[in-house]
Amino acid sequence: MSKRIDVKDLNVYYGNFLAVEGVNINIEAKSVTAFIGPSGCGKSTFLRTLNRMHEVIPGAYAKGEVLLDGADIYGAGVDPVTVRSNIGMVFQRPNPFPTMSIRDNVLAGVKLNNKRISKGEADALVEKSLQGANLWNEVKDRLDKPGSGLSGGQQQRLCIARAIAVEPAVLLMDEPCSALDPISTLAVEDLINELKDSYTVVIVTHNMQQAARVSDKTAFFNIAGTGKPGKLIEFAETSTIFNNPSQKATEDYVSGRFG
Ligand SMILES: Nc1ncnc2c1ncn2[C@@H]1O[C@H](COP(=O)(O)OP(=O)(O)OP(=O)(O)O)[C@@H](O)[C@H]1O
Repeated sequence: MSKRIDVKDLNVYYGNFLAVEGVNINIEAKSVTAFIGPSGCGKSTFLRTLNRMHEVIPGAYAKGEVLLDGADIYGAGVDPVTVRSNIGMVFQRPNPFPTMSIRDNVLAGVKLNNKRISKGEADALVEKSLQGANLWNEVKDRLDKPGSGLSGGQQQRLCIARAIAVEPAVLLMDEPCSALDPISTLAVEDLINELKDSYTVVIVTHNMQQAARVSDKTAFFNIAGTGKPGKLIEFAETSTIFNNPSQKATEDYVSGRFG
């Protein structure tokens, strides 16, 4: 079931370095939100704090609140592994387990969560997840072949199938199309459009046309200079960010004057 995310006064650090400062943002359920901004402004860093993925980076930590339907994912006793199965992530480079079959790749997250399911349930889940990722028709006759035998675009959709197999509430995507050709990119963009019927989707992208095509709302992040923290400058309907932003920095960025 899709859930909302509310972030309050979030700072993110790498050791002593304050990488992202003072983010407040409210992301609605069943919506697509794009994060845009120049390189180094902290988009990926901030994205990772939405499912505690930054905690796997030594020295990285966050202060503030991230509420998933009102429950703080940083609350006492909250298990980060549970958080990550509720808030899934798809990365820049498709990363299926190369020697694992397509079928086992889809089931990898479910097995990681120690969920015991029958063969029949597993078959149904594999089909449903691959259907959900718009990949079923292309792979249904070779489910036992390795995931690495797929094209880059298919591998990325396999990773999306793996992410949705655990039935998360939210899907975070960090530049999911940057390693893909234009046709695969379109396939993933179409898929993002469909995913928002069931999930809350947050996508980091360098491609402003992509942000305009896929997202309902856009968050523009910026950085005042090297060594300074990234900040959320403006968050609004995507059409407002691209056509009528309230901040000059946003206008300069979306019109290509910097970044
Ligand atoms: N693992 C890390 N250790 C230390 N500093 C890091 C680490 N990852 C990122 N940073 C720093 O945090 C800041 C934000 O980086 P981040 O990758 O989040 O920006 P970004 O907006 O996603 O950039 P890009 O668009 O180039 O991917 C940068 O100054 C970066 O050097």
